[in-house]
Amino acid sequence: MGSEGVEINVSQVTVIFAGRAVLDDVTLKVDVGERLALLGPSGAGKTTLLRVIVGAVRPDRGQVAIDGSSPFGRRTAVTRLRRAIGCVRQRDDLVPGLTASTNILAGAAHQWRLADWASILAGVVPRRFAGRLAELAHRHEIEHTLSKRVEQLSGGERQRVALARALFTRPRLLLADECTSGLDPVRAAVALEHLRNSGATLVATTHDLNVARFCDRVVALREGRVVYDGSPPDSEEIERIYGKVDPAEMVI
Ligand SMILES: Nc1ncnc2c1ncn2[C@@H]1O[C@H](COP(=O)(O)OP(=O)(O)OP(=O)(O)O)[C@@H](O)[C@H]1O
Repeated sequence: MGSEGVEINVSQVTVIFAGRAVLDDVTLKVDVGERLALLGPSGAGKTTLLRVIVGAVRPDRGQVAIDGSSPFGRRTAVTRLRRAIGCVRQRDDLVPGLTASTNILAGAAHQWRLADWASILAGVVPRRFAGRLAELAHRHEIEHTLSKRVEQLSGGERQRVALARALFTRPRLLLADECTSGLDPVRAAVALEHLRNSGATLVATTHDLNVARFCDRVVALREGRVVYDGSPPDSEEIERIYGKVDPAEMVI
């Protein structure tokens, strides 16, 4: 089942860290339900741009709006906005000591009732969450992990658990930061397919051209600046932007 996406407007955003512009006058509009890849080499500013969108880094100049609301605005509006966002990070931030199922349910922590807390933390799944949990576990092939503590899982399993957590509440905006980096190519493709079909607006950072090509549109960053914005670029275009890329690697 899909959720309706959000519109994102990033306008002339500059972020300065230690005297250096990590994002430099970035303007970007993402349409409702659009699937966008943020492409660029390490250090280009991709994660910083995601952090600006989610309201974790305040730009030194420029504005951001999600469905017209600033992620730096009034607290109630920001809380509502954050609940509509699902994040999958480069290094998963699952909570050690808790099971995979508890970690996935944490994606809906704001829907936990006071009476749920102790039992969920002890590994019990409230009936109203059980259907969604089973659906995601089946889709991401992590049924066998649900009752294990997350530190007992492989990197790829952890990544899929993190993905299920991000999708649990059917977010309207998915921010995925190198979310396929721990996955083998087949599982990476499956994960991308799920992200793509969720109905949410998707912004996925990557330095992998194969991942970028899963998206409708690619915005390429170099040293904090937008250097390309359009349909997934072909090899000639990539060479023009970044120089030669080994076709076997497909990584910038
Ligand atoms: N909190 C911070 N303080 C100072 N510099 C920072 C901070 N966060 C990021 N940077 C710097 O900003 C630049 C952009 O970082 P960012 O993480 O956005 O790049 P990226 O394109 O996501 O790279 P990667 O693909 O390696 O994750 C880097 O040079 C990084 O060292």
